[in-house]
Amino acid sequence: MKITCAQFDVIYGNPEENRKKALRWITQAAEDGAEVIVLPELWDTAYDLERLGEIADTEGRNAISFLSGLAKKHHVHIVGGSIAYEKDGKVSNTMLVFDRDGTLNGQYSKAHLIRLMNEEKFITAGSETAHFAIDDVQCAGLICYDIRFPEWVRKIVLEGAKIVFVPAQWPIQRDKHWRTLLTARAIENQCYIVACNRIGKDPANTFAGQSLIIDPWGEIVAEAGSHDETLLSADIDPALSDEVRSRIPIFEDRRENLY
Ligand SMILES: O=C(O)CCC(=O)C(=O)O
Repeated sequence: MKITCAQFDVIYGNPEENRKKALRWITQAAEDGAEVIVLPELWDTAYDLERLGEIADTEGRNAISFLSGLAKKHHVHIVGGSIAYEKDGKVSNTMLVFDRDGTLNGQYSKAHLIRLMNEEKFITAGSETAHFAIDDVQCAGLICYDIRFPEWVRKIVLEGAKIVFVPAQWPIQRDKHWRTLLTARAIENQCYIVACNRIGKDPANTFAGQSLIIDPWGEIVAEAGSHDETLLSADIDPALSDEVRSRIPIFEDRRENLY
């Protein structure tokens, strides 16, 4: 399964221009043979939180028609990073996932909002895990700050996820945390982690890039730099998760009664 992360700079508060950027990267990735294409967190609005009332996507209609059309056109799965999704006056930070025929087959709203970036003042948290299948492999989504909550990641893995997608807008000043937490989540859950970060700056932060694809043994199989827009790809074998789980059977050795 060839997975490609589109690591790009996101223009602050400009969904229309960002759709043009996403179009270029998705088209390029599809032409290069990607089967699954992953976008960064809030790739439509960036962290322009104060203007979300104006620029958030009502019921995700713009993103749905845009991403669904591209998934169908190129016959690829799209894990649509996340968008600012408005419904009934509330905005969530929401991942939309599309099948090769353009069907919306997964939706996840970020459960842990980052106080450090005032996210909880403007965004409503989700409370549900979300699973979707990619060619019969069970997958799940997390968004950025969610990776600091190992209980939440363990829950989605216990529910069956073997590939966990993590779109992000992770700042450079905590890039060590980014790499360490993602690697730990892969090792402790014996799953693939596919993490797509943005590069560039907004008025408050410079972002780390360093998108990563990590296998269930904790090996980094592909990594991007911090400064360039790029497509980061790896061919992954979802069966490796079962192999690692049978070699070190942590799910059989867990002592659930203790914790
Ligand atoms: O946890 C962090 O240090 C960064 C998280 C973040 O940037 C986000 O959730 O958007």
